[in-house]
Amino acid sequence: MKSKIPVVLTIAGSDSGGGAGIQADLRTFAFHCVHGASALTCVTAQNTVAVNRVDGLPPQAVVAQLDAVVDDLGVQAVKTGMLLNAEIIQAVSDRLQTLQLRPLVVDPVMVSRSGAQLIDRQAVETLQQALIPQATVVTPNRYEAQLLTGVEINSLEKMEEAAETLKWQSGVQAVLIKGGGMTGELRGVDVLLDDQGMVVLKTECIDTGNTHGTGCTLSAAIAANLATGHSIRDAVHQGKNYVTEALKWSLEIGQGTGPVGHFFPLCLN
Ligand SMILES: Nc1ncnc2c1ncn2[C@@H]1O[C@H](COP(=O)(O)OP(=O)(O)OP(=O)(O)O)[C@@H](O)[C@H]1O
Ligand SMILES: Cc1ncc(CO)c(N)n1
Repeated sequence: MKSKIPVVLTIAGSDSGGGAGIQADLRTFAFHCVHGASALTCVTAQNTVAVNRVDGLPPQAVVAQLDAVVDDLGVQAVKTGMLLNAEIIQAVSDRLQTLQLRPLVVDPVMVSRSGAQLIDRQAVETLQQALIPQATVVTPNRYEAQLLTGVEINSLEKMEEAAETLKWQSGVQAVLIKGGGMTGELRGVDVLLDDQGMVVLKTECIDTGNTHGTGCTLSAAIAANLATGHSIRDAVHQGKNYVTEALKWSLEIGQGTGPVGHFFPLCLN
């Protein structure tokens, strides 16, 4: 039997521990019954405790992977994750612009949920100027939204202000500010601003320390939902519900922050 399913491309880094990055994206795509293709930007030596080393690929190698996938398979949606440096960000942005690959979900991986900056100033500027304006949805976490807008985010109102600022300053179609790094009642509360206005996304807050890969998983799920024809609002709502379920079934592996469980209904024992 032949089957025709959408192809979704992730442009992101490898996480040797398997919890985030390309590995989380491909599992999320598989769960959503779309075919996952990948363009690797860097290789991290990482586990649930730390990132010990990062080796970037030449920008041309990243673009060559993208071209190979687009030329043959065709692509119904794209997501970007860890792009590492200004050169890779510029090369990927130029290619996406030329090919007009849409819908495009940009997870601006810049600051970890604990607040540590992962890429340098020039890379942040390139993301702002070249990539984010092309996005269908951009999905910063609390600290990334702060860095991109200058708004100090410590309340729901500030999340909304940052979403407005980012949408109008970049021209991006929709902004999703993620609240996994918020505290108290706002932990796990996200804010979406699209062309229809602002909406607060609230699911139950899951009491777990195993949250590695939530951001990658959410943006990959949104891209998969867009590829299968959902509206932006629906794709984000369903993506948020998926992450919540995956958090409920997160995995007790490793000594640190374990990963979410992408195939929760299949792995009960
Ligand atoms: N404890 C929790 N309960 C419910 N939802 C959560 C929880 N922690 C994170 N989330 C949700 O997970 C999604 C990812 O948000 P988060 O702020 O963790 O992103 P991130 O910092 O980019 O993730 P990552 O740790 O992968 O870098 C959001 O929808 C957020 O609300
Ligand atoms: C490769 C990679 N991408 C993204 C993240 C953010 O979770 C990570 N820890 N590692």
